[in-house]
Amino acid sequence: MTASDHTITLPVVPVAPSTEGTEHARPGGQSGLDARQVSAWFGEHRVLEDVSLTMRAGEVTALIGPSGCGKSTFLRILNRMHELVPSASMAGEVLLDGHDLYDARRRLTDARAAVGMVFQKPNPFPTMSIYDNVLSGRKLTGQRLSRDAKDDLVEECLTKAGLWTEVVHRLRDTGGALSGGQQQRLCIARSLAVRPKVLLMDEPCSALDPTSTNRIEQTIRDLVHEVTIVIVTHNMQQAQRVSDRCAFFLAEDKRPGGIVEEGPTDRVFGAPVDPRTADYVEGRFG
Ligand SMILES: Nc1ncnc2c1ncn2[C@@H]1O[C@H](COP(=O)(O)OP(=O)(O)OP(=O)(O)O)[C@@H](O)[C@H]1O
Repeated sequence: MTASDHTITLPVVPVAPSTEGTEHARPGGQSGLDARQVSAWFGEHRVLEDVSLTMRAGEVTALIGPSGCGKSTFLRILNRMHELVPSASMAGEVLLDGHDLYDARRRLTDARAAVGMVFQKPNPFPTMSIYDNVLSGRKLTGQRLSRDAKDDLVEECLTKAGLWTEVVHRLRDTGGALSGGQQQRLCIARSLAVRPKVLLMDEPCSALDPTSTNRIEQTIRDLVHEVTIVIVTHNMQQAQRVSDRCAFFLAEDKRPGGIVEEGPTDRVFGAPVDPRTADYVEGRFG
């Protein structure tokens, strides 16, 4: 199969109600993601091969592995950002509560709203107020809210992101006036305002100091009670602190990346099955 076999075209029509399986959805409303045989290309360069991973509802799944093994590419496939790169293509399925995110009947904006993303570098709108930053993603959905509803949503999301008490008296200050750690929590609040079912985080603490990192990690553990989280991290201690399950990615000898081992975080770190996992988590390479 070549990359050109997998160019995605996106007719935008409303998704029909479906009675497909919901085996990874929790009764409490949380959602699970299931990647099935996902492969990815940039041009003709295949960077992921047949990656299957279940990211369970109400849990934090950490993606770990050396640089260049395809963790970020896999993460971007989970909310259809991969296809923004002109040369990029993919194969396989990503199921959210049993429904394929790549179903041609599903609107791209709906898929991205259901699966939010927080990036490595905090990226609030620097000249926009803290208040408007929180609401900015929501505006893109085209839904109109009353003033009271906006106030409530801003407070709710900043509270969940662990930032409310620090900014309650400065909501009209700009996003750029916050510290790096506060900006990252503002970005988390902005993602939450769209009410995602899953939150993807691509090394969300790599630009932050230890105190801010600790604060974000607390936020992640608080949030997982209502939104499923998938996090890419190079920090092995962080993976152990925040995640319930862990997937170890590797791209060996210029081969495409894949998952060597996945399972409960305690087991992957405490009793890895594959010697390559043991070497990586014990710091012998990568
Ligand atoms: N926009 C792009 N165009 C071409 N190749 C890319 C692009 N983005 C990533 N790649 C390639 O895809 C492969 C996987 O990259 P990716 O960023 O997903 O790895 P990663 O495991 O997240 O790495 P890191 O830990 O360093 O962020 C690498 O070989 C990389 O060079």
